[in-house]
Amino acid sequence: MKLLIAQIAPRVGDLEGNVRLIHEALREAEHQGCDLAVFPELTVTGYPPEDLLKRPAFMIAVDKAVGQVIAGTSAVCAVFGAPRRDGESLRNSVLLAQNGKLLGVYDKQRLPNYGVFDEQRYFSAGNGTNAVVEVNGHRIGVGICEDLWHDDLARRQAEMDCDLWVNLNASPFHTNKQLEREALVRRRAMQFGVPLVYVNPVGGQDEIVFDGGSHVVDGAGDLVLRAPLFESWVGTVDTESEEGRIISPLPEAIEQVHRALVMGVRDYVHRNGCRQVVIGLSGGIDSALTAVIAVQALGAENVLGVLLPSRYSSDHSISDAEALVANLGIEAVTLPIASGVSAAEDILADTFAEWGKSEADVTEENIQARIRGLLLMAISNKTGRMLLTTGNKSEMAVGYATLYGDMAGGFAVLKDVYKTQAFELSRWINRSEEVIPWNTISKPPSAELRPDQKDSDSLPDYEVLDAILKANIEERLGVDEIAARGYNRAEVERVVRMLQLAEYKRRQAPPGVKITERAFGRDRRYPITHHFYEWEK
Ligand SMILES: Nc1ncnc2c1ncn2[C@@H]1O[C@H](COP(=O)(O)OP(=O)(O)OC[C@H]2O[C@@H]([n+]3cccc(C(=O)O)c3)[C@H](O)[C@@H]2O)[C@@H](O)[C@H]1O
Ligand SMILES: Nc1ncnc2c1ncn2[C@@H]1O[C@H](COP(=O)(O)OP(=O)(O)OP(=O)(O)O)[C@@H](O)[C@H]1O
Ligand SMILES: NC(=O)CC[C@H](N)C(=O)O
Repeated sequence: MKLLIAQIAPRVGDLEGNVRLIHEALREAEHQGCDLAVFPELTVTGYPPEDLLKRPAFMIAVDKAVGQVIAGTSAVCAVFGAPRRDGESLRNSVLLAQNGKLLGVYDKQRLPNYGVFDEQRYFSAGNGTNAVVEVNGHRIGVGICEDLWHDDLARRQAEMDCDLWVNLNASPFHTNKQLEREALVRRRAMQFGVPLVYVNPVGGQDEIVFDGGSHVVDGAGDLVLRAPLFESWVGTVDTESEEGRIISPLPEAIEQVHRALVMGVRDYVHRNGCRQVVIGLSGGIDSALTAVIAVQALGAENVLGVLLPSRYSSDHSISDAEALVANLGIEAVTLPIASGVSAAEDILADTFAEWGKSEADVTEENIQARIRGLLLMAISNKTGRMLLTTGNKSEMAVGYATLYGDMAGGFAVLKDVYKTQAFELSRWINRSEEVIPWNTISKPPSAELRPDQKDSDSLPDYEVLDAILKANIEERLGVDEIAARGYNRAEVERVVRMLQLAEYKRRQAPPGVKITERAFGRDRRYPITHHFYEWEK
């Protein structure tokens, strides 16, 4: 059997565009003489359409788009995904259509409702009927993404008499997720004893990135095809012949993260109607790394750097930012902020004096961060450039960022990248030539909001901070369990306390690219207001 694998990039809600992508792939499948063309989950709407599914007008438009796909089919059987109204219920379905007619419909049985997924908010589960559809005399078994991950379901699927299984997916990226997918698909293919075709989309959608990596495994569990990761790809595989098979390389973990960040930024900016961005450049590692990713995602001509020196800025912060600007070939402007900071302080001076609160504290530090935020947003408004924020996961975890200051902006590129990983990424980016000035990477991190300030004055070393954070966030370990790993108990308590108390800041933070198994956002939903403390009161 000859199949077309359509690793395409559907856009959520762009029904017309998605139908066009399907038709283009179907034409290619006809040209290649394929029996089947297999698409990703919810091809017609993109994934996840969220509460658009609750709008009657959206579902009317979906039905129309599905009709157009079916009407446009010829001898090639299109195997595509769409939401489907079924009486009072809504189903997450796969439709099989050939020669303008519907051959079969399968409804997803296992609706994921953890992590970033919310499918039980929208869909009712199918009961497994119509899981096998006959196409050109071949029996095709059909599954949808999460269906594949459940052993009990797989045992039933294995009993069905099929020649081939296809699984349509919308499986969001986290680091090395492809290894998990391929191990699973190999196991299932051997269980089913027939080739298994796994098709995943590409593209960034708000905080998630689809990394593609569609693949085919034969009934013996051997990988016979792997499409490239992080790019649209439409190609064929013949289950009876080895001709034209490709096994694209699997990038190492750090490269996967880099490519996910680049794709996440590009698609977020472009799909929200912008082409250009602005970034405050401090000479530090986070703004440098953010700028490099922005340049790789959008092109140097679309990135503006703004240097905003204050009275506490060190000489190297300016020279390191200038070196970065030169290395990247981006446009940059310098706007000293001292007069703006003084103006804000002057306005407040008499009132603070009346209250006996003239002594400078974090208030004045934050005024600097906020004047920067104000100026960067003014540039954003005047030029239509989206402001990228630079805070990393370690800082967002402990609240080491100023509301309406350095948190101001539209998209937080490093929101799911721990500080230690920001260093690793920066060194990897510099592996063959200096892109990020080496001084930026080697100097101790500092917010430079008061004289001689260093991050290590208020935070544990990033190695220790990140290890504690990962244990609490990713592994959900408590204070005692983390301390038992050999960390100072008081330090663990302090970090866990900061993490819990900063929930209010994270809820006001811009979205950013998910690269870990538990990103801040939909993956990790804690109340802001609560009274369960994991530290000594
Ligand atoms: N639960 C809650 N819900 C809503 N609002 C809440 C709140 N709890 C406090 N607040 C409010 O939040 C305010 C405090 O937040 P905020 O104004 O942001 O200020 P705050 O967290 O006090 O200070 C910012 C911290 O971030 C550090 N920083 C700033 C800038 C850059 C960097 C860096 O290197 O990246 C680090 C800075 O050194 C300082 O430690 C309080 O005044 C209070 O009104
Ligand atoms: N002098 C500056 N000029 C321009 N932007 C600045 C300046 N100082 C801070 N910013 C902006 O505010 C962000 C937070 O800066 P800060 O230096 O306080 O923290 P950081 O987390 O160490 O970031 P970085 O590693 O980029 O310095 C910076 O990444 C940058 O976007
Ligand atoms: N859309 C889905 O059903 C995705 C769930 C699945 N476990 C994954 O690969 O992420």
